[in-house]
Amino acid sequence: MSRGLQTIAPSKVNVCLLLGPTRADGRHELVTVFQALDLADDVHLLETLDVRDDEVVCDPPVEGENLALRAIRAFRAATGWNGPPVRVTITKRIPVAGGMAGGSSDAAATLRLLATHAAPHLGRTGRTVPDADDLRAIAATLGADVPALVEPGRWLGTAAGERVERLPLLPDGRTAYVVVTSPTGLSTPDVFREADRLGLPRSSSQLALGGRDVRARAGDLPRVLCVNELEPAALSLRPDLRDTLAALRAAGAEVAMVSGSGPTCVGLYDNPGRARQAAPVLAERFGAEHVRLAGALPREQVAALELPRVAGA
Ligand SMILES: C[C@@](CO)(OP(=O)(O)O)[C@H](O)COP(=O)(O)OP(=O)(O)OC[C@H]1O[C@@H](n2ccc(N)nc2=O)[C@H](O)[C@@H]1O
Ligand SMILES: Nc1ncnc2c1ncn2[C@@H]1O[C@H](COP(=O)(O)OP(=O)(O)O)[C@@H](O)[C@H]1O
Repeated sequence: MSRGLQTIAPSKVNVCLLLGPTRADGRHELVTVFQALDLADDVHLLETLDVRDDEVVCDPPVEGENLALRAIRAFRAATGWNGPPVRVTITKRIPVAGGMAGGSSDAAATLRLLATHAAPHLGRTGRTVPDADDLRAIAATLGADVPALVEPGRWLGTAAGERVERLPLLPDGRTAYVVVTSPTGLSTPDVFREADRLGLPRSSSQLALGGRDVRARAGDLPRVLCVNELEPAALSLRPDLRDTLAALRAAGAEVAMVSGSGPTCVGLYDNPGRARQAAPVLAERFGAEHVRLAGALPREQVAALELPRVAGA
């Protein structure tokens, strides 16, 4: 009997996020650098005959339909795979609705597992086995953050974040991250709406200008380019996050920023020893359950999550 397949679903931080105008589909253009962190959910996939339909079991459960279930449906529709139902089990460690793309990463991990699981059946029935680019195209239908997490690492995102280019990884241990989560979430659409209300988005030409600078230096982004242009909107909806950012800076972070649409805040530390000292200080203030020490996803794990390259591609 099959024991199934498993993988990790790493979280991300946007170490830079430039905000542009709204597109016709209602989403904003962005230029962003996604950095995968070693703070990750576990995802397991098992073919099962106990149930009639695909199912996702999430511990703890999340509100609404799980994005991983939408990923299974999208995979079946895009590839024509019609194998028996699967059960995906997710053990959550990434804060929910925290701007760390937990749901997006679970969906991307599900696509990775399905590609491996369905490959023999797809091959036998003369269908194309999806490669990483095919999975990213499916991922883009699920959300702006999903394509960058199909092969987690360091990626430049443009368009609404869904057009991605791989960036060179930084040496392991270069930056330590202290992540401070919040007891209550913040809705992504609300933050983008607030950004519009505040008149934050750049024009297309200003975005292109900023984008050129980020692209040229994205491999090893200097600290001055570690900005999140959604941050004023998140702070407007959640003024208390100013205290979190100030506490991270006071605890020695070189950069303190809201992660994506928030409310999670992250401190970037060039000195991992200082980050280790900062974490317990911050835990005293915000509660141990809200403070995590993380690092960039190490090279070895980035490589382990890469999908096999198709020969000749
Ligand atoms: C802000 C970012 C930064 O990486 O992530 P989070 O911080 O939420 O994790 C992303 O752009 C979030 O991407 P994701 O969470 O996948 O958003 P989606 O499901 O695609 O979109 C949810 C809603 O957010 C708004 N949205 C999202 C992305 C974008 N570039 N512009 C937008 O205006 C739209 O209102 C959209 O309907
Ligand atoms: N696998 C999942 N993990 C977390 N949230 C999920 C998942 N599937 C669907 N969701 C829904 O998506 C919302 C945003 O989720 P999440 O990805 O954690 O945050 P963010 O978009 O801020 O990074 C959650 O509030 C939840 O209702």
